[in-house]
Amino acid sequence: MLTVQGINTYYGDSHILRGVDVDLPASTSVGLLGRNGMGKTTLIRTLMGYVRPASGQVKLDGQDVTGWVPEKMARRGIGYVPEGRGIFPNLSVKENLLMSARAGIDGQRAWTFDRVMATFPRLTERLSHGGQQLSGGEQQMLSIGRALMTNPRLLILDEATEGLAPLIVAEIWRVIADIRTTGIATLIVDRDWRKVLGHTDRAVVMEKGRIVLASESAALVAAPEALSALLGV
Ligand SMILES: Nc1ncnc2c1ncn2[C@@H]1O[C@H](COP(=O)(O)OP(=O)(O)OP(=O)(O)O)[C@@H](O)[C@H]1O
Repeated sequence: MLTVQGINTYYGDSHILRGVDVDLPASTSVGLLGRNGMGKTTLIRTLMGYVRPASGQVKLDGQDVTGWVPEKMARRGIGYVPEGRGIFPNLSVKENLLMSARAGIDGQRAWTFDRVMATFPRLTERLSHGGQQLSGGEQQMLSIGRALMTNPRLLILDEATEGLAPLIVAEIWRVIADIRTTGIATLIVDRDWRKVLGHTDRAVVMEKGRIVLASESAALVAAPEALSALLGV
């Protein structure tokens, strides 16, 4: 579905991504691992179109979409939950959700307002609250809920559990597991590499802007030594 080929991305003179290839097939969960500053968020920002690569291609269903603006990627079914959340603080929970509602690219509306409510019961008690009145965990749920309302075929989650209380973190992983069973592909960045491996089919590891390890997640669980060395854990 979405592939990245030979991507080189710079911030000014800093060469951040160095020839990155990644394949994100339909209905497949991929974990993106690596220590801080290795380029994970830059890779996501490049494939979403927030940053234009100096060279290489982003392809969606075989079509070259390099340089497409993020809104266009979203319309083609790529849902993105950015690090730091990205909700509208001045709109209510309900408004945040309803303004994102859209059919998927094949016209399906599997994720409705009611289904998001059923997935995140906590949000039902907060419907008229403004985004800025929510706890960090509620904001994260709203952010994921907004992405689901677009009926994406790929959901990108960048540090979705960062800074949240353990109970909320557990709830978010439960929702990620649910989403996976519905056939939505996921790309997951999270510091808890064990959880990432437990919730993905494949994992890729970045070091200094390169993919240095790519494997089935189960194989990395069974033999984590190479991964531990790269992550410094
Ligand atoms: N807007 C920017 N301008 C300049 N350099 C940047 C910018 N954003 C990130 N960088 C640098 O690019 C490199 C890769 O950062 P990136 O955020 O992609 O890493 P990451 O693997 O997602 O790490 P983290 O978990 O810390 O977010 C880092 O060295 C970072 O300092």
